[in-house]
Amino acid sequence: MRSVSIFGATGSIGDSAFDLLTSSGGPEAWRTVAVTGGRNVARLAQMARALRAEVAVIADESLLPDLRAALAGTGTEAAAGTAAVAEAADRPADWSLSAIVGAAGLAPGLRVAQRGGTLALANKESLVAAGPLLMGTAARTNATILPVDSEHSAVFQCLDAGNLDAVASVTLTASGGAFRDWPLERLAEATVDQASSHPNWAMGQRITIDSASMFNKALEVIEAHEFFGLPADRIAVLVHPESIVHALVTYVDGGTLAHLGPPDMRHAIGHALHWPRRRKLPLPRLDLAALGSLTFRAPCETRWPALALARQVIAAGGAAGAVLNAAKEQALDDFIAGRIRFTDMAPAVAHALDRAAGRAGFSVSPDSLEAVMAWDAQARRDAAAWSVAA
Ligand SMILES: NC(=O)C1=CN([C@@H]2O[C@H](COP(=O)(O)OP(=O)(O)OC[C@H]3O[C@@H](n4cnc5c(N)ncnc54)[C@H](OP(=O)(O)O)[C@@H]3O)[C@@H](O)[C@H]2O)C=CC1
Ligand SMILES: CC(=O)[C@@H](O)[C@H](O)COP(=O)(O)O
Ligand SMILES: [Mn+2]
Repeated sequence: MRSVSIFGATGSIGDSAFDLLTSSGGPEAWRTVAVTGGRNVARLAQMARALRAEVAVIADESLLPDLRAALAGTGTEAAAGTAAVAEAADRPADWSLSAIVGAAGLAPGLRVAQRGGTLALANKESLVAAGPLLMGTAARTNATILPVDSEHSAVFQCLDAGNLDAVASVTLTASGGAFRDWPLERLAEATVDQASSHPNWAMGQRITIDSASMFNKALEVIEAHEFFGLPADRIAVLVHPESIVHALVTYVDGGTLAHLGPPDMRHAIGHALHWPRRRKLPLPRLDLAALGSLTFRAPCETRWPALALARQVIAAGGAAGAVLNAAKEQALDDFIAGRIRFTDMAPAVAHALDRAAGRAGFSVSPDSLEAVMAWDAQARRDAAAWSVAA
């Protein structure tokens, strides 16, 4: 029986993973080692019960009594705190899903890589903030990292194994998010509610707003650079409003392979869960005749300044990814809290990058979790200061 752990089990990706596990035998077919959540005790306990998890960890320490009460009599151990989340990653599991949102996902993912495990990576922020550290650790320990982000899973599925040299470029598609067709002059008035509605995907609020600002695609360009080792000029972005084609790989001979599927993350998670085999998954199938047509257009960098920031970060290297990721998280917090406008997020991030570029050590890639988090903390302060001044 294969063993699994889910970090960020109570979120949208966690829900999809839970659905895949329960619909393919549940605890009779899978041994669940750890499930973790941030604050949602009720959902975490429900999942732990259904999967008969060995341990359930809630990141918010103050919720430990509630979790203990919810798990009483189940045999599942309860733990709490960010250190406990990371420690749960040390417990051997055949497959670990990294689905915490934000930089908080880096610590457990890194611990899985340090013990040479298999890490199914939805948490793109890990690669943006600490790509060389995470990939370097995995190379040293022989850990396997499998992409779960839909575009990167799509590229992975289009690649001939070991034939990366023959790849001319990869293209990540972007839905364009909630404001794809809004007049540019209205963007400054966009509300949090409006930004929190994705045209095609059901996802957590933060990534949904990042899709509207195109920061999600900016993170994904950096993620592709770190994961596949491709230079920025071989990673393209293409707006595709229907979210049916998830990525394309163009080879040096001019042939292009595309990956298509309904916008349902259970496909990418299921692919990583069963890799290197392919298993029948109980998912909706594509009906291209019913869809009729698929459309594409070039992204407008005026509407989506985040895309240029991603290229700036790849060119800078060093700590730039950690800075962009953290500044973006702070700017998003500030937008959600009503402290800045939707269109202020990119300038806040650009400001944090400018400040960081003047600091000693910026060109050096952080080589430890502590070093990443030091850049992260400073970038949050810089972005917050910009917001206060704005
Ligand atoms: N949703 C999607 O379809 C896709 C998501 N991704 C990526 O997957 C990751 C998860 O996204 P999504 O599922 O949408 O996000 P959600 O907001 O739905 O879920 C986030 C998860 O992280 C937990 N969490 C939040 N903060 C912390 C913290 N500080 N410490 C520990 N756990 C925490 C939440 O716990 P709780 O809710 O209990 O507070 C929840 O389990 C992100 O990195 C995202 O970019 C990538 C591709 C597609
Ligand atoms: C499902 C997934 O992978 C998301 O990252 C998705 O790509 C978001 O859609 P956008 O294309 O709007 O960013
Ligand atoms: Mn994606």
